[in-house]
Amino acid sequence: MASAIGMVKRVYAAFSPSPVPKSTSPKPLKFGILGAARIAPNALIIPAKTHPEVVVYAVAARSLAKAQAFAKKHGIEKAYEGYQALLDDPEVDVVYNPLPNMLHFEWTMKALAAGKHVLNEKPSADTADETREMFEFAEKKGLILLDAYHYRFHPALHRFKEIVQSGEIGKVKHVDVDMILPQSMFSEGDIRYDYSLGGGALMDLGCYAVNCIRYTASSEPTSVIATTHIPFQPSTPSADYVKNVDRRMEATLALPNDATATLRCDLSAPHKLGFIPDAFPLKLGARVEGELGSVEMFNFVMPTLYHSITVKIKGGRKRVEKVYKPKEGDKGRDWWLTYRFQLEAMVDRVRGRKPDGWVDKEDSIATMHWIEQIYEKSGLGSRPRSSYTLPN
Ligand SMILES: NC(=O)C1=CN([C@@H]2O[C@H](COP(=O)(O)OP(=O)(O)OC[C@H]3O[C@@H](n4cnc5c(N)ncnc54)[C@H](OP(=O)(O)O)[C@@H]3O)[C@@H](O)[C@H]2O)C=CC1
Ligand SMILES: O=C1OC[C@@H](O)[C@H](O)[C@H]1O
Repeated sequence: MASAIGMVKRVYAAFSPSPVPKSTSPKPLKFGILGAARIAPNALIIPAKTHPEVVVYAVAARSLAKAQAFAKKHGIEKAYEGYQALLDDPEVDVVYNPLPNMLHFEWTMKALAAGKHVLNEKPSADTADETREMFEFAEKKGLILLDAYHYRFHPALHRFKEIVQSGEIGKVKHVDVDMILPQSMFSEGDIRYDYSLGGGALMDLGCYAVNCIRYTASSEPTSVIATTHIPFQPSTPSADYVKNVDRRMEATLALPNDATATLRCDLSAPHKLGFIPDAFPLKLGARVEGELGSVEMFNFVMPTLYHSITVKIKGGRKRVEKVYKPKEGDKGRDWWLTYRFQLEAMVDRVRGRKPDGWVDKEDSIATMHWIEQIYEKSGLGSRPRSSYTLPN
């Protein structure tokens, strides 16, 4: 009962937080959003309300009317028609890029060229080469670039990894990550099903899984052993329909020291018996099997709402941990969404302070590299790289 009440309180505070006054010195950073994207409220607008050093100042959309409607709804000062207009505004300090995956590269490069720091949505881009280029360009310009693997900033995930690293479950033998969503979450026209926009379950959900496998195992895969996938099948396939978007992807990877990892991601898992969601209860979990036991984290992507970390040691010992509050000395509150932790880290880096966690260049590149390797093995091939090149 107490934990149910705690959950309700946390969820309420997470999505309807009391705004804090903005700092006067230093002046808050002005964020601009490219696209009136659905994720923008949760990923930036709500978290910004409780960050004294952040103001969401501008939004740009392909149509002015859409940008204006979004700005009005969220109390944003400026609305721009076209993304370049926002980048041309000298008052914007940081750009949030939640465009479709295929456009991450082009608009992150343009934002960096305009001298803005960038919080870029996951996955980084369509390819590892593009990811490397973006980070190298950010370095050259002396700007901060962060790919929004928001789950990496939550203390519960840090504890999950700490248990693996402590040796309590012994040497890692296998890592399993599930990112399964029930059918009907996304319409057929969603960007996730559009190959030309960088769609696919592995891109959208599998990027978390690949990232989580590498993070928890503290090692890089050595090869892709096997893959199976189910293509996205539109209800009325066009004459030129190509089965190159994975609705579901499953892949097994080899890890060093004879360990393995399996990821399963699905954008639309069918209901069982026609009405019970296959993804019920949510299949968003990571599990590490070691020589001495196992540790499993339920809901590693949205841990603020609810999560559990279950440790089972061979021979019978079992315990469950929940970690909503950050460690002593680290910043955060139990109701902070992963996005709020992420925003704290982004601002700390921009301000030259040390963040409590980070996802660096090589981490982002390696995640993209293994996504491409899995696509290669599956026969679907990488998503199309952007044709954009920076003008000389
Ligand atoms: N961190 C997280 O938890 C989440 C991250 N994401 C990531 O964020 C990104 C956006 O996802 P989501 O918000 O669900 O997507 P939406 O479809 O809601 O938003 C995408 C935005 O892209 C713009 N856009 C520009 N060109 C196109 C085009 N050709 N077709 C469609 N849209 C276009 C649209 O902007 P305009 O307003 O200008 O028309 C739209 O607002 C993805 O990269 C996704 O992986 C998504 C959900 C959760
Ligand atoms: O966190 C998420 O959950 C739903 C997905 O489709 C989305 O893109 C992802 O980032």
